[in-house]
This record gives sequence, structure tokens and C-alpha cells, in this order.
Amino acid sequence: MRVLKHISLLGSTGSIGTQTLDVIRAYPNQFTLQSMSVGKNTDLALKQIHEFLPKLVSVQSKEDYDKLIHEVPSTTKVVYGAEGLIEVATVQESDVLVNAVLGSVGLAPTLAAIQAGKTIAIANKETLVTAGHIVTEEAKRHHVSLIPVDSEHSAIFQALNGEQIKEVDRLILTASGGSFRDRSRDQLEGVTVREALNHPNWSMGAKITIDSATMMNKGLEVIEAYWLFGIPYEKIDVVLHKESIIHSMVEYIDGSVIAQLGTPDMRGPIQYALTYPNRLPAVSKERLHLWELGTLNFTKLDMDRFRCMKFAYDAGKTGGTMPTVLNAANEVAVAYFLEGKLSFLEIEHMIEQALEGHTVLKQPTLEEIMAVDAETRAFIHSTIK
Ligand SMILES: NC(=O)C1=CN([C@@H]2O[C@H](COP(=O)(O)OP(=O)(O)OC[C@H]3O[C@@H](n4cnc5c(N)ncnc54)[C@H](OP(=O)(O)O)[C@@H]3O)[C@@H](O)[C@H]2O)C=CC1
Ligand SMILES: CC(=O)[C@@H](O)[C@H](O)COP(=O)(O)O
Ligand SMILES: [Mn+2]
Repeated sequence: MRVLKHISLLGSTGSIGTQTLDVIRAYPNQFTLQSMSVGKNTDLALKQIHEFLPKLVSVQSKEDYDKLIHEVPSTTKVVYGAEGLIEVATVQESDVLVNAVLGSVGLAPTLAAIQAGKTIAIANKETLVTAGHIVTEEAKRHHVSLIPVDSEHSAIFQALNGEQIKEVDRLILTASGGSFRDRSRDQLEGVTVREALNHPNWSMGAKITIDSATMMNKGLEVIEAYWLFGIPYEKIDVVLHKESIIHSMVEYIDGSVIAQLGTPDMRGPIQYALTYPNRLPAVSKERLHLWELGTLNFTKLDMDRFRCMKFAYDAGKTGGTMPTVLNAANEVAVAYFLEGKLSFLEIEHMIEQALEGHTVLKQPTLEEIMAVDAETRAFIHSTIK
């Protein structure tokens, strides 16, 4: 692959962000970092700025902006806040936006980047869950590709390569089951943040690790798959697969099932999103040796045990603003759990209350989505306080 790609990266200090930089670092002749955004981790941001020399950097707060402008090279412009994210996502020199920011704050910069004609490598699933119809319609209208980074969706994307979508019978997403997969619901009373953050297979940011433990991650991924691949919910299944070796599968109308396998390392899907339709050697030397694993396990999903799965399927099928509520309630409830202000089971309870209290808008505009997102957040804050 000889083409030099210019990259904008939202969320450079996070788990996906730092792994994206691993890929860029490994292939300096293929990729350049033009712009990046961070939240609050300015120490790591400074190291990244001095290594990759991006032209533009955005930080979350004005205070960090005031601090950083004195510490960056003269070739780096610093911006901040919601406008800063949009500037980073649309910087003229870049071809591709890697969206690895956390939460629905990623929606506005994604839409701006689509309107600016950038290819979108999307890890930020909350953006697709909260406003999937707007993001996919805008991408179609601007002839922009949305390339999945999420491991399951990258697997499906690869299993669909060269096939026809009308010949797909089912998508089968695999789920590890998260940190509490071997516990009954009764055994979830009183679990700690530390226990919940102990994912069996993947090293990820805190929010998605909690989402894996509640299984909301898989629920969000079902909705993400619906928007990315245009397959109805009735044809999207989830199977528990505790090894996270098969990243997902596509079953075709002739009964053939195509799976994508690999070691649990996100640098694989990130790199594929950046090199597609080509491939480059992996950053990691580690290879999958099936004989060392011996056995792969699969279990049917119990929706009563993992209630967030049911919330997500129901919200997705209802459509409109329901997935916006699901996502916003989950983002706020998980943040409270991580702060130790909510118990693990109360996360589900908060989401359920938000969903039950919401009157759905069927074809919401962007403004309506943003209003519902804000109202839901306010509802959870007030309920908890
Ligand atoms: N981690 C993984 O393996 C996978 C992640 N994903 C998805 O990718 C996305 C990122 O996940 P992950 O990397 O784990 O998350 P992290 O928490 O590790 O990183 C999040 C990034 O977003 C920044 N950020 C957070 N909130 C804001 C905000 N309000 N404004 C601006 N920047 C902000 C953080 O900045 P800072 O740290 O500087 O405060 C950080 O750079 C999520 O949508 C997740 O679901 C999907 C598949 C796998
Ligand atoms: C790496 C990745 O894509 C995560 O979304 C991962 O899939 C989480 O694992 P589970 O949600 O299956 O526990
Ligand atoms: Mn995933």
C-alpha cells in the first residue's frame, strides 16, 4: 500500500486513540497525524504532540487550552471545547477521521467531517446509536464511507467483503459476557467498580468495560450493526463466546457462515479501517495458534440475565429517539457507577426508568436528538441526586 493517508484523530489519549497512534507510528510512510483531540489528559497529549507534530490539537477546557498554548511547538495550533472537536474533525489537510472519542459528544464532529467529505473510521459507537439515521443518511448524501473499527463490526465488514448484502441471512455478534459472566443476578448485588473493570479478554477504557459487564456494550453494538449494515434487528443475533477469538460472523442464505478470527488486539481492526481495501503486516507479532486454545465455547444468550440486551433490542426496534435515551441514560449512569455513587444493578434500573418515561419521536431531527439527549441526562442526574 503506497498511498499516504492524512489522519484526524478524536480521542488520541484513550484506549483506541493510543492504539491508533501505535499503527501510525509503525507506518510513517503510510500515515500522518494532521490533527487530534484530547479530553483532560494534557500530560499524555503533550507527549503525543511532540512525537507526531500535528498541525491542530483540541482540548476539552479553556483552562487546559491556556496551559497548553505555551507548551506546544509553534507549528501546532491549539483549540478547545465542542468547536475544537469540529475543527479537528474537519481540518482541510486530512482524508480520514478516526473517531475514538467517548460518548455522544462524537456526533457533531462526525457529521461535520462527513459534510467535509472525510472517510470516517468509526470506533465511537454512541454516535451511531444516538443518531444512526442522521449519520448514515448524511454519509450516503456526501458519498462518504463509514468504516467500522469496533472489533465485531470490523469482523462483519471483513466477512461481507465481496458478498452481496441481499444474500445475508443473519449477522451473529459474539459477546465475551464481560467481567460478571459467571455470576447469577443475585451475585451482582454489591459488586465493586474494581471487579467490574476486570474484563476477561480486552484491555479497554473504563466506560466500555462497564458496558461489557452490563452487556449494554453488546446492545449498543446490535444497534450499531443495524445502522452500519442495514440488516433488520430480527436478523441480528448475539452468541456468548467467552474466548473473544471469533469476533463475529455472517450467515448467508445458503447456510454458509463466514467468521473472522484473531487475537483480542484492537490494533488489528484499527489498522484494517485505515488500510482498507488493502492490508499491511500487523503491528503485533502475536499470531493466533488455535491448537494452543484447543476449544472455543458458545452459549445461548439469556435476556433475563442480561437485561440491557433486551432494553437495546427494544429501543432499536422502536427506533426514533428511543436509542438516544438508551445511550444517554447509560452514559450518565455508568459515569455515576464509576464514581462510586450508584450500584452496579442500579445502572440497569436508571436506564429502564428513562426508557419507560420517554415518549418517542419517530423521525427526530438533529436538534430533537440533542434535546432528548440533554433531557435524559438531566433526568438521570435529578433522579440520582
Ligand atoms: N477500547 C476499546 O477497545 C474499544 C472502544 N470502542 C469505542 O471507542 C470509543 C472510545 O473508547 P475507549 O478508547 O475505550 O475510551 P477511553 O475512555 O479510553 O478514551 C476516550 C477518549 O475520549 C476523550 N474524551 C472523553 N470524553 C470527552 C469529552 N467530553 N470531550 C472530549 N474528549 C473526551 C478522552 O480524553 P482524556 O482521556 O484525555 O480525558 C480519551 O481521549 C468508545 O465509543 C468505545 O465504545 C469500540 C471498540 C473497542
Ligand atoms: C474490543 C471490542 O470491540 C469491544 O467492544 C469488545 O467486544 C468488548 O467485549 P464484550 O462486549 O464482548 O465483552
Ligand atoms: Mn466491540
